Amino acid sequence: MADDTLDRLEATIRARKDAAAMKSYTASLFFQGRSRIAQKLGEEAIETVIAATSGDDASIVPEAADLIFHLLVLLADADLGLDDVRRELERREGQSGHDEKAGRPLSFRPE
Ligand SMILES: N=c1c2ncn([C@@H]3O[C@H](COP(=O)(O)OP(=O)(O)OP(=O)(O)O)[C@@H](O)[C@H]3O)c2ncn1[C@@H]1O[C@H](COP(=O)(O)O)[C@@H](O)[C@H]1O
Repeated sequence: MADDTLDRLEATIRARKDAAAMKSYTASLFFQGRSRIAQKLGEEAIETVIAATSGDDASIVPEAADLIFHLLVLLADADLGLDDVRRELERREGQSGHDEKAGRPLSFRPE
């Protein structure tokens, strides 16, 4: 744990769950609750989409950082984290993303 930027950010976000909301944006998000966190995640996703289609590829990076930050807040609010996502991605590793039989992209969701 805490061996790269994302792990350190996740640790900071988790620590903010118990912090006073006044001085911390992250703590204020936890205080406002799941709906507000999900709303912010949606806004950042839309801002990333806008950046992706704006013709200015450099603007994608700061929007992607905002998006990932808010995704980590959502995961932490649900007592989940990067390790849970890593496990899910590892489960998918080596599988084709295409369903030959159905002739369409595969759903990786467990049955
Ligand atoms: N990585 C981030 C990070 N990325 C984005 N943001 C905040 O996410 C918000 C993005 O929302 P918007 O772009 O909509 O800006 P806004 O209009 O100010 O937001 P709202 O008023 O709509 O809530 C901004 O307030 C950014 O400051 C972040 N806030 C914090 N972090 C990290 O979290 C750590 C802890 O931060 P605090 O919780 O503030 O101590 C920081 O040291 C950083 O490492």
